[in-house]
Parts: sequence; structure tokens; C-alpha cells
Amino acid sequence: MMTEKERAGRAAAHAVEDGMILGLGTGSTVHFTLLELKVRMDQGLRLQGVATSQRTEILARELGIPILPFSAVDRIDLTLDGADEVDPNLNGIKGGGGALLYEKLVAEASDKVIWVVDHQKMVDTLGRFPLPLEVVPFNLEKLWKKLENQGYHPRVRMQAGEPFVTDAGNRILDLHLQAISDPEGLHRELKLMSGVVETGLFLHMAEEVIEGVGDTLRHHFRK
Ligand SMILES: O=C[C@H](O)[C@H](O)[C@H](O)COP(=O)(O)O
Repeated sequence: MMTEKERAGRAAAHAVEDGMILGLGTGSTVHFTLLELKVRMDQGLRLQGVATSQRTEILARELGIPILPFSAVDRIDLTLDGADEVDPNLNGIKGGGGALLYEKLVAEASDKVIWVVDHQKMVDTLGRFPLPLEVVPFNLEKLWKKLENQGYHPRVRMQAGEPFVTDAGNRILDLHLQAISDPEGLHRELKLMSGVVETGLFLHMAEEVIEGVGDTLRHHFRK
């Protein structure tokens, strides 16, 4: 049986129309979207993609999906991406894989955004998943201290014993908050801190979420 991630991921590829410029998200769910896009391309679908991470670009190229640099496109027809948590308003937390900055830039340039998730990602309130912040390396320690003093429980994301480095050369602080009562207010507050490049709060961006639930799918639409 297909996993929920695979079912949701593959389903999203069927929202793609011939000739589209697609934003290609990052992660283990959208991985299946790319695999299904390849199946559809073998059947004649034409498309071009803009990758949100090096990891996605490598997979897309392996599959023969034509990749355009972000700088070369004006608008993107549709972006297909994963998410770490999604609330009933289709606001979400992203960046579990560290790709939040480019994912947000691509989403903002897109006419439509669809997320693909398994059922465990749908929550009433955002925040149990640690909120990633992409920050510049220069004041990482000072920012950590400031956020710690404000009770935001930051942790420097590590990889192989070293601070994780994003595709843009930045670092990630994960905030262990448990519940975010005011996502907009928190996003604004964090963005105003010098050295914070982007937050993992993606608000009013996804128009549709495809959720894998057991052996079926649930479609959620933004109201
Ligand atoms: O930085 C990574 C992205 O925001 C991913 O889309 C997100 O973490 C979901 O990934 P996955 O589908 O692997 O759970």
C-alpha cells in the first residue's frame, strides 16, 4: 500500500496543466510529486520547473525535468510543496528540511500554491513542530541569547556535529514553542529582529492542501 505521503505527493502532480512553469518544493512528500511528474512527462506533459533547493534541483535533473533559474522567471503558475504543520486556515510551518527561504520566495512568486502532507501534519494550532528561523551566521549566538531571554527556546540546528548551513549560506534556529497563539504577530516580531532572514511561518499562501489519510485523500481549500 502507498504511504500517505506518497498518495498525497503523487496526487498533486495531477493538478499540473500542459506548459506550466512549476515551483518544485522540497522534502520527502514532494519527492513523490516529482516522481509522478516524470510519469506524466513520459505520457507527453510539458513543463518547466523552478527548484526550491539544491536537493530538489538534483532530483529534478535526474528525472529529466527542465529547470529554470528563479531569476529567469517572472511568474510561476503553480507551486507544489510539502509542509511540517498546517492549521485549519491553511497557515503552516515549513522549513523542517531547511529550505524555508527559497520556498517562501518561490511561493510568493506563484499564482497558486498547493501543499501535500500526511494526516499527522494537520493540527488545530501551529507550534508543536519547532518553528525554523533562517538567520545570518554573523550574529547567530547573539540572536540565540536574545530569543532564549524572551522565552522562545531556540536551538541551533545541527548536522553532522556542525551548525546546519542553508542553500543561501545561513543558519537555522528552531524555536520550541509548543503553541503559537498569534502566528501573524509572531512572524512580524521575529522578522523585525536584525539577522533574521525569514521565518518558517507561511501565512495565507497555500490555496489548497492535499492530505493523505490512510488509503484515501482529503482536499482542503482556503476559505
Ligand atoms: O524545508 C523543508 C520544507 O519546508 C518541507 O517541505 C517540509 O519540511 C516538509 O517535508 P516532508 O514532506 O519531508 O515532511
